Amino acid sequence: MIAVNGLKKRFKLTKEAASSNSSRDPRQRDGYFNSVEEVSFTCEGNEVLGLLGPNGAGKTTTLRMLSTALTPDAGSIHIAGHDIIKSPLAGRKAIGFLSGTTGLYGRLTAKENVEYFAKLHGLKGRALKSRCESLYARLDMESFLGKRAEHLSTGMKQKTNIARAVVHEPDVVILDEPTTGLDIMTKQTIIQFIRELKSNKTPVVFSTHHLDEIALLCDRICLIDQGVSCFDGSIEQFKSAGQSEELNDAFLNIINQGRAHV
Ligand SMILES: Nc1ncnc2c1ncn2[C@@H]1O[C@H](COP(=O)(O)OP(=O)(O)OP(=O)(O)O)[C@@H](O)[C@H]1O
Repeated sequence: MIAVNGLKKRFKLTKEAASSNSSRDPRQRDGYFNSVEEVSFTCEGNEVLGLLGPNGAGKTTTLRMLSTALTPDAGSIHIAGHDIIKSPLAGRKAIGFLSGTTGLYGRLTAKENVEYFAKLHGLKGRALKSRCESLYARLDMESFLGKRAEHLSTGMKQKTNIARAVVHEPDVVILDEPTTGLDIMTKQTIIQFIRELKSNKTPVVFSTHHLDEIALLCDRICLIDQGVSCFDGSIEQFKSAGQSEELNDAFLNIINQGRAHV
């Protein structure tokens, strides 16, 4: 289970950025940019949660805090029984994280990249082989396993990155925009992979701008606007709060309702 409560994260701005009047974002105050002001949500073992929000809302910053890459200024994060702010190392073992900027070693093949990370997580011998082979099959990677990462297409790189992120069979999986820039077939493979994680009772949190993926995959939605989670609940509750059966309309209505109250 994932439970996130009252997260906050701000970044100190350079003098030039702080004194510039160009930002109309109310989160820029007193020399800081308050990227995440108040984010809370939960995701149970058999659930997939979609993290939604306009560009710059604070989704990546939130996911980076969940992955332990960033330390929150306030709030709590509990993942699979670990307080990951107090015990980031234990948390890291429990989390599989795909970031938008995850890099692969260009000179290693796709297979070598995945197996290198498997070894870092302590896998070896038959356990390593069978875990990796299962991932290669599920992510349809066999045709390019021997290619160097620097020569892989965007979709091949993304599949390799996902395999690398989950090779240690994490308790929870966190994916930052996993399908951005991918073709329909690669997207479908990744959607099917997320479904399999769900059927194995692994909670998944992923950020996206694609509401069709939310409709296909998610049990819950957390909608972040200007650093604040203005909705956290089921798809049905989302449609009801947004007064529309169309996810697009519900999205816009919830954002507008939230901004009208500020
Ligand atoms: N290190 C930083 N210093 C200053 N501002 C930052 C820093 N990191 C992020 N921000 C700002 O915080 C806000 C939230 O950024 P974030 O990347 O979390 O948004 P996002 O919801 O993931 O957006 P997108 O959908 O465009 O990927 C943005 O305005 C961004 O410019």
